Amino acid sequence: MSTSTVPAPSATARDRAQQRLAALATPPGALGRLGDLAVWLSATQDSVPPRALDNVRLVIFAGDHGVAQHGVSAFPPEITGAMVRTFLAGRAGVSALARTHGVHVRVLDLGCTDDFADLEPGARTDLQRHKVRQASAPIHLADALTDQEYAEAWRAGETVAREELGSGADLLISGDMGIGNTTPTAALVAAALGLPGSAVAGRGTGVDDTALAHKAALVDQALARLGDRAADPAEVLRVLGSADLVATTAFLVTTARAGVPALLDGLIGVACGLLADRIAPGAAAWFAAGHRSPEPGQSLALEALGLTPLLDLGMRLGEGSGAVAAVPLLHSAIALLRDVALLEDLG
Ligand SMILES: Cc1cc2ncn([C@H]3O[C@H](COP(=O)(O)O)[C@@H](O)[C@H]3O)c2cc1C
Ligand SMILES: O=C(O)c1cccnc1
Repeated sequence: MSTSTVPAPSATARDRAQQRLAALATPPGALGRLGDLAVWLSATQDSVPPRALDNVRLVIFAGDHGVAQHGVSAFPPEITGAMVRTFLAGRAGVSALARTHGVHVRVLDLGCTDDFADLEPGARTDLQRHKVRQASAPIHLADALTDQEYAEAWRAGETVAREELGSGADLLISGDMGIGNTTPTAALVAAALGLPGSAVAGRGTGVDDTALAHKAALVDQALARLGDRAADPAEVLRVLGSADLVATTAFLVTTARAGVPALLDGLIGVACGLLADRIAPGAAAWFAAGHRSPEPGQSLALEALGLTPLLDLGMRLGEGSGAVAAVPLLHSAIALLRDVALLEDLG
């Protein structure tokens, strides 16, 4: 695992895009954040105007979380495997959005408890190619992963990113599936930002006030176990994360290093984005935020990353859905900077 700084997107292209934006036949600033988005895409592609995005790819990293057995979710862990089958059938929330917006979807089992024995052998092999273990350890009681599992999950995320880049991806999105995953990701944000459980814990799938207080207390217990290991972001990820969250973080670091932009989703994607930027400083310059989730940890992490989300629809699904829903805005931003006349052409 390399921890060196990630090279920044092109400053020259960014400046030229900014100049082109200012010269368009629109009042200054009239395109609002779509203008900023077009400038960011120009910088990431080193191209003014930016090229069309015609190979947007989503990878859903699935896994179970030991902490889900301890009253932190409104749903049972069995839903994780059932939803993986639903992604494979193209019937999940994100499947509908991805189909509508032409986003390629791939789902991978990094740490599901389910063995998917009912799947046809080829499909099962594809799904489990990068499987590290079944369910992470409950983070308030034990380290989520061993050193070896951490290394394996990191390599899996790197490999998957390279595979997606090799398929010609021009924008990548990470999605999540794993009942209980808003607890470890809240803990990751808390550890990275030095906050208590009560500041980061949210309702996830819809827990009541009692379960919310219990969730915050388990995050505090996990943070106490972590102790001064909080100073090392890779250790934070190993102790508080899971195979799917480590792989997601490695995926985001690898795509940033390759100079390909990524669109972050809700709490899970943004928590992994924050860890990615801690492990590989500068990675965040390659990220944009698709949407704001009601999870408090997501907003705190976005602020720390200096990212303003594109959409704010109250979505709290995960799966990459908020990022996929924002993809049309990227197409709009590109079309504007590319196709609008210049003021000087008006005559
Ligand atoms: C049917 C269903 C589909 C989902 N798709 C994503 N999630 C999302 O909700 C879960 C996180 O919330 P918590 O931490 O409260 O369990 C994760 O599985 C996440 O992917 C779902 C959850 C459910 C129930
Ligand atoms: O913020 C998210 O992505 C989220 C919120 C609730 C449940 N699952 C994911």
